[in-house]
Amino acid sequence: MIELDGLTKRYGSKTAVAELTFTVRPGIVTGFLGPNGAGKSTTMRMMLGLDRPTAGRVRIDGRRYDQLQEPLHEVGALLEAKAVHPGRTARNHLRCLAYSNGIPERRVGEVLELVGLGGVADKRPKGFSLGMGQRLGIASALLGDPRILMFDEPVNGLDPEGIHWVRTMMRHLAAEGRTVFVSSHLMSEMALTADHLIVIGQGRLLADTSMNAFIRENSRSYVLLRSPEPERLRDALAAAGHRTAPGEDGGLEVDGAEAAVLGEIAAAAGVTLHELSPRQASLEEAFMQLTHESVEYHGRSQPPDGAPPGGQGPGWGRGGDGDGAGARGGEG
Ligand SMILES: Nc1ncnc2c1ncn2[C@@H]1O[C@H](COP(=O)(O)OP(=O)(O)OP(=O)(O)O)[C@@H](O)[C@H]1O
Repeated sequence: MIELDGLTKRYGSKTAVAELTFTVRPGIVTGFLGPNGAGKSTTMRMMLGLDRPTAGRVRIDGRRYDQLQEPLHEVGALLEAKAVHPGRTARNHLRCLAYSNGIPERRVGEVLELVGLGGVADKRPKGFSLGMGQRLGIASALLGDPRILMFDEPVNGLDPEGIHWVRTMMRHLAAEGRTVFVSSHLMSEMALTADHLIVIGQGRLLADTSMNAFIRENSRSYVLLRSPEPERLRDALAAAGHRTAPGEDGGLEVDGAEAAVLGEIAAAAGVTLHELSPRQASLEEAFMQLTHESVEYHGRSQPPDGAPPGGQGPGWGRGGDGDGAGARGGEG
């Protein structure tokens, strides 16, 4: 279990992490979500004793990281930009880590097989693909067979097969009863991996909730209608008390009504429908809605109060991760 209590980090006048209090429990995957620059990496670095909090504290099974007797046996972590000695083979890299942490050498072979790097164990990581590098990082985290695992953006830049592998690995580790804490800026990815969500924006806690509750509370249901006579349709719906909003490709969206009811209103008014479909707003949209106010400022025409107009603040996209969230969020 990991417990944060009022955890705060300030860099000069900039507050990167503000009074975060939450608990990460064993046996489930806890997703740590926030737009770029929200403070996820800073929080994780403080959890691992790599950064000193300005205020507040982190306890790992009741102790500070620096009080852990055998840290690698208790907490395994994959942070971004993992340093690997370029001249050492994957096996030797892990051997050095094992040796300096009192881990038996046979464990090196085990974790190499576990992450699927058995076949390239005697190659140097500088020739590794991004996915192979991530696997090596995960192998390092697993070396001490720790009960607690933290992964910072583990699927960043991976191909679909790599993403699937990481996701399966996280779920497997949690099913073994471990505490698994994984950061991401992609809601769509977390929806498939996490049981519980911690959402932050500008360093502040925005949500601490189960994945199911988040989906229930944040996703918007609506009905999309399309007609060759949109004005008549809008009037008929308005007469029946339903407000419409412009939808995709000239369609109309109606919130809070059954598709069947809307279809009957159209039929009674003699309006032809080309489409009548119940829709669910994507989780990415729900996530963006939740964090919208917290993104420092947006690259769109209406910045929140006090923000410089038209600024390109810390947005969503890292680019190239292929899920489209970046493009939607970054360009508004
Ligand atoms: N060493 C530092 N000095 C000054 N500001 C920093 C430092 N490290 C982080 N920050 C700032 O703190 C904020 C949080 O950064 P952090 O890297 O923790 O966010 P993040 O959620 O991990 O974002 P990303 O997904 O882009 O990595 C950012 O505004 C960042 O610019």
